[in-house]
Amino acid sequence: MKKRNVYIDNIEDELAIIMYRDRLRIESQSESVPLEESHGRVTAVAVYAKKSSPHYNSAAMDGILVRSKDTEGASEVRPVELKEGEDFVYVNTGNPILEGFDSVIMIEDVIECGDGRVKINKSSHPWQYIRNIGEDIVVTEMIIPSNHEIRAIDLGALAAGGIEEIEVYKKPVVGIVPTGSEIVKSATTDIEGEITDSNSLMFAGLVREYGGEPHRIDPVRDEYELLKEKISTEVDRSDILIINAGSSAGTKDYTKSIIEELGEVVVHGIAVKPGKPTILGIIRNKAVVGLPGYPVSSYIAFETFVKPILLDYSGKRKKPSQVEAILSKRVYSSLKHKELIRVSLGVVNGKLIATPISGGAGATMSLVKADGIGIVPREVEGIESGDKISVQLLKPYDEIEDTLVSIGSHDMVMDILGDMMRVSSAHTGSLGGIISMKKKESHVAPIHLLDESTGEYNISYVKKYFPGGGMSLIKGVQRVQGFIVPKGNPKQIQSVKDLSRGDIVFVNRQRGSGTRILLDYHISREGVDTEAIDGYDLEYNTHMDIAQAVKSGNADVGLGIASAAYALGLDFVELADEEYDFLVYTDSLKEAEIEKFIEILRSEEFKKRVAEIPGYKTDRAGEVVEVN
Ligand SMILES: Nc1nc2c(c(=O)[nH]1)N[C@H]1C(S)=C(S)[C@@H](COP(=O)(O)OP(=O)(O)OC[C@H]3O[C@@H](n4cnc5c(N)ncnc54)[C@H](O)[C@@H]3O)O[C@H]1N2
Ligand code: MOO
Repeated sequence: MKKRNVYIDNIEDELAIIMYRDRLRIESQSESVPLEESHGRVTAVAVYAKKSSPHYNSAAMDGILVRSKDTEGASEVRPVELKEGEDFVYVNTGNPILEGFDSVIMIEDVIECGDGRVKINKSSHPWQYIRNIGEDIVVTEMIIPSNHEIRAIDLGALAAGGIEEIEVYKKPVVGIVPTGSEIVKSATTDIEGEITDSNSLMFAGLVREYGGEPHRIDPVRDEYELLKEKISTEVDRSDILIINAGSSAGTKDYTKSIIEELGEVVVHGIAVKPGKPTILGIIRNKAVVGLPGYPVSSYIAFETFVKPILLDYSGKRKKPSQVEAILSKRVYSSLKHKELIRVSLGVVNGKLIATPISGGAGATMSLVKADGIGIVPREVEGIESGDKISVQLLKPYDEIEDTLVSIGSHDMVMDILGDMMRVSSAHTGSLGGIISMKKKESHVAPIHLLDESTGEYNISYVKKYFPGGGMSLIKGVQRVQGFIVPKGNPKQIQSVKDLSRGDIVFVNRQRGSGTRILLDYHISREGVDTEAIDGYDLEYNTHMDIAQAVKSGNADVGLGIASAAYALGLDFVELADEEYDFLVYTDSLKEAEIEKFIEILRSEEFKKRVAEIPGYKTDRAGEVVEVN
């Protein structure tokens, strides 16, 4: 067979999928399954009733079955007396209507006289309280159309309509071949260089969700012939085959060559990030898709390329809801490709706010946290904060509406709060938080800003940025900042004065960071000359970077939070408490999410959980201070 490989380096995803489907020409097949097993499957043909429901005339109420003409003229003053067995029989709801009778009287309207006689004081009309044959379903009537996903409610009607077997689309078998010598099945491995095959499990879940049958095999080592043999075998057992990783340009990236050798590559290289190196191939008329290895890339590429093909087979419809949101933080992107970003969402003042979630293509947690996927089109170089972005929802909208939007400085307590209520939190630093509050794009802004002239936290900044007033601070936690030193504090560092002693190498935080401002405040208060501090100009960006520098012996000391020191088995000397508070509009304090937030901050559970992290105080958590 002549191979027709189209190698296109940077093709639009929409075009790629059209070309691919066109080449595949999938013809979904159907099978007959017992009704009990059909829930969630999609009908291949319309289903018509095989019997009527009810299939006999039946009583619609508990009472007595009568001949309506016998009751003619009955009234309060002239009740009609009826004899059991001759003029009436007792019936329960659903009982058949006996020959000769034509009306049911509810038991509540029947006056029992004893000795098998009853009185009624209201006439009954023909077919009163009788369900006719076919009242619900008439034989030959269509119960559900073709291409319809069978719901629980449908199952009931189908059973009532006499259906035992149903013709549905076959579930496509989706083979999953994880590749890479470093990839192992074990979830508990702690061996350096081994990576747990987490992607396959995610793929299997997605395959089931979209109506397929996953078939996973153990990870295959990066050996060309071995991989080729596995792929060849698995293609025959599958309708669609996924080969994971080995899609890019590494020396062991064999996927493309193997697909080419066994079949053809239709597309390699798509103008979408993540997911750029996806390979769309065909072997023996089967779809064979090479998905990139990074978890986020593989998820996005699965959704973009495998899902539509899978749905072609299973007949399911799974279109995500698309909404427009306001972006809370600028995103950059290249004109070379469309960019799909993970966002968290929340509604503030009736506006849907999308906040980009940071993390590279390897960050599975960013997907777990995401409420949606934002689309940055190819023709733009990014989207400005405050501009609109299209978002595909990953969660129901009502869940998103209940979310507290918090934009500002990050702290570990945000994770605790995020576990106790729905919080969408973006980390933009304290000043970023203030800006988002000014634009009314967040419910609260966590801030910790030290006023270097007074040593007081937050208040003066709120007054400065909101001269019109109307602002309050919800007290959060006090965070102890101090010196991160090696175990045992060998150089006996106790105060900022020690930093200029001459025998000490210091590491600093970047200018603008809260920790740096705190250090400079103490340095100037103590009158220490920064020129005399060895390492004052050496800047790191995070608390953990500082701790790492001390741990590795590159520095004797740095300023940071206690938990960073303890995380690396280092010691900690307290310097000062920072006030980490939540800025809020005073008139929004009665909003449901904010009331709940305050309640949580005040709760014993919150305080207990914070107490488990070293270096925090929660004495004033949840207290509301009106600023101006
Ligand atoms: N020189 C270039 N390098 C890379 C390019 C490129 O264009 N030129 N593209 C980059 C992009 S974008 C992506 S995405 C990745 C795709 O890599 P591969 O598909 O070749 O995958 P590997 O390199 O084998 O693995 C990457 C990474 O993925 C993780 N992984 C792999 N399999 C699994 C699994 N089953 N479960 C969980 N995680 C898995 C693993 O951490 C690997 O380290 O290539 C870039 N490079
Ligand atoms: O395309 Mo890769 O999938 O950007 O991360």
